[in-house]
Amino acid sequence: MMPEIVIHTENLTRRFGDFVAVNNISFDVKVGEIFGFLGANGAGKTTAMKILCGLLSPSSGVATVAGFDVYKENERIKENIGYMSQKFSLYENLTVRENITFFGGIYGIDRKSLKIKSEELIQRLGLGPEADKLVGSLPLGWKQKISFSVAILHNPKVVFLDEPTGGVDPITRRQFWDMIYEASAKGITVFVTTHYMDEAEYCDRVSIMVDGAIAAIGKPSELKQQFGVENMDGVFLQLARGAKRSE
Ligand SMILES: Nc1ncnc2c1ncn2[C@@H]1O[C@H](COP(=O)(O)OP(=O)(O)OP(=O)(O)O)[C@@H](O)[C@H]1O
Repeated sequence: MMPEIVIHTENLTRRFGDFVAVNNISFDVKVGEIFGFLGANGAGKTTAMKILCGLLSPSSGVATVAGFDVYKENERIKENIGYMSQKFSLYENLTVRENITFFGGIYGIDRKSLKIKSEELIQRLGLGPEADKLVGSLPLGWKQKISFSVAILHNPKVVFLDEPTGGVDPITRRQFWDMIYEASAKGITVFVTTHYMDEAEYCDRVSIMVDGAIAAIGKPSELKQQFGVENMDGVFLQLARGAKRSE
């Protein structure tokens, strides 16, 4: 049986005036896959991700997420995804419990299940003693773990993570990735952008965008072999060196 495709794009393009931010990208992501979406600043990752989240229309090409068309069914897409970004995260001036309740409500979880899920999550993360503390008082690594857990509380088909672990050390990143693996094992597809090459190594597959196009795509092991280098840093540097856009 063919593995089920959760994200499908074909010649997906987005222009801003004459400028082509996303240029003819085509790829598929399978159920439960951890897909790394890499590229230098300005490569077009955020633009592509906005399209896949149903927030921005493409100029041309095809894209479906969880079986829904980004042109016509973007509201259905929003119901089936989770989203986490380092930049828009939890409310610092609400407690852990209040944040979980707030975001769970936004994702449409009913009040009764939300109460149960919220307590389960607090226990699972070992946050009992911190549950009624303000999020602002917690270390960054904890905020990221809570933020991720909240983004998948409604059991979405896909979770989009935009540089989820910025600013924390490799050990804390590794712990975060253990949570990603758990989500993926439950069948949640993970679409993640990162600038950290240790994280690129943790992905099942990665694509690397250069100047709006996908310059390489494959398993980390395949890409390292293809470029004749020891690590993903080497792959990334070879491709990024040729980039015209930079910021
Ligand atoms: N609304 C817009 N109007 C005009 N140009 C835009 C718009 N949004 C993005 N761009 C341009 O498209 C290009 C790609 O931007 P995008 O934010 O997608 O890159 P990125 O790979 O996500 O980079 P970063 O990692 O810095 O966020 C950039 O040159 C940017 O200036």
